[in-house]
Amino acid sequence: MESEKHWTQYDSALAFEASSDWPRAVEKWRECVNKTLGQTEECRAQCEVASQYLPEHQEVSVEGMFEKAAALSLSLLSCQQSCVAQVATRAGRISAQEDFLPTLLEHLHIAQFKAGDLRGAVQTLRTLLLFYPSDKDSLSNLELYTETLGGDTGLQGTQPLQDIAQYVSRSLLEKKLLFFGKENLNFDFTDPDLWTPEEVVPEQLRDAWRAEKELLNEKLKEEENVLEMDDSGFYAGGPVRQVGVTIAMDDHTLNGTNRVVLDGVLDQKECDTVLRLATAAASAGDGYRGRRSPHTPHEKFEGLTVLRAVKLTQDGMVNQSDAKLLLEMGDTVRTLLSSYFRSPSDLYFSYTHLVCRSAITGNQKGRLDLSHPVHVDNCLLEPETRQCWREPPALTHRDLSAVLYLNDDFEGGELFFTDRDAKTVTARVKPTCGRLVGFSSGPVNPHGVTAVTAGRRCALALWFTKEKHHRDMEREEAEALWAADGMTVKKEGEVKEEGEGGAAARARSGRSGGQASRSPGRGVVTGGKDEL
Ligand SMILES: O=C(O)CCC(=O)C(=O)O
Ligand SMILES: [Fe+2]
Repeated sequence: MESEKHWTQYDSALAFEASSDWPRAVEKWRECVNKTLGQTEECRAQCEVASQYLPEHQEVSVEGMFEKAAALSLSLLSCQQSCVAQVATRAGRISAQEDFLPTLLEHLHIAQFKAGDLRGAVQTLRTLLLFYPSDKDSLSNLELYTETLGGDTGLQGTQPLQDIAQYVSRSLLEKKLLFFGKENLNFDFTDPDLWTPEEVVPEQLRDAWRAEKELLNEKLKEEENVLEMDDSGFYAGGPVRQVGVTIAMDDHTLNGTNRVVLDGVLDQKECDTVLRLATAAASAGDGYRGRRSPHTPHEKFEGLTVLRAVKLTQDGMVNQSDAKLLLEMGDTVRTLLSSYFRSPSDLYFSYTHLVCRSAITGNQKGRLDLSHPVHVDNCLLEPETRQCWREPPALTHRDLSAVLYLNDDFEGGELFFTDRDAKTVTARVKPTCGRLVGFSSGPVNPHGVTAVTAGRRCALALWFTKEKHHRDMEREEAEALWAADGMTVKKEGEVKEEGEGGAAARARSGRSGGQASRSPGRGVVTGGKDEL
């Protein structure tokens, strides 16, 4: 049981990290580091005990004595080196967690930084640099930490953790001896570490050593991919029952997890109606709560919320049936995605937003920026560490994202998914009328939009949450206003509004009950707004 202590610390450190409880995460990572070191020492001591019982040979020559002595000490060292892997292997598992101690230090310095313990973070990072002295990410992090600390001269003297410094130099010495034995005495040795510098390996053994290391690195990557598993509870591949709607791309063709592209969700007439709404709203003034969100100075950004659309109908600026279509499209999207992603629980609207991005003419040459930088919808992506922090200002309650495209008469404006590094593009989607992209809002789905260099790109963006208390109050307010106006939102199966008979209406006919069938007359609710 005792030997499992560091895994207990490891798991609780991860849990504190996930809930952004940084001080406690620091405490647990530190304990985990110490326990890991303690376990390693214990394991090494066992090697010494075991080596005393090596079978004795009878009469040997002096030459043979040397060889025997060398073989004995090399076996002892090899056993001690293998403790790295032993300590990094969970009970019941076959393989070790590669690069274990450096990984712990990586977690620790990030937690220390997040908890505001910059001095601690610098010390841990310096310790990590003992393993990987020229690692670019660590060096730039060190720069960031020291800059953040300003002119704190005391920092210069921050030393790496003493016991780990000793651990590293002892390990290097042992590796040198073991590699010597491998080269000259035919001694079998497999290096358990990824951080071993090339200089330690005799030239003749380097090629084989590199190949071995490559294999270990691949394994590490595989482990990272396992981390890319989505814990959202969604499971892509459920049925799409609406007539006329087809699956254009799935997880496989989109090269990821819980992503889908559906075509035929709207027909041209419906797209035109919503585009008209966008134009009317834009000409009625600033689109989005008096706020523009210019991700880039080369584009104009206009938005319209469902509530604002309903309010505009009251002022006579917008057709009632057009505003209603906006509300109902949301229902269609929810039905489609809830079924396709086999949602384990009810999905509530978290936010609905009609967004148009227009290229500013004469200002497009040589643009290198994006219309929407790479991000994850429900956490803060940190590409350097490949982590995604589920904490404000990220809208952490968002579970499922959807973008329903309305037009294609513009240049650029492709949606793309990336790896967690925010650089490696894994899939691209070209917007077109009636195309719906759905994906789980978490770290498996970083995405961005390429620059819109000509024309206006409009899309209806929607987010859904599994948490009822995070449902969109604006949407409820819109429905209440509608009801107060005598324009109750129709129930399933009711007569169609004139001018509305396209794909959305067809799609809705497959739906049973839901948001649109709530009774009118409830009070107007405000507050609890979501946002972009
Ligand atoms: O418009 C798109 O294609 C994506 C927009 C997006 O990612 C967002 O608003 O979070
Ligand atoms: Fe997004």
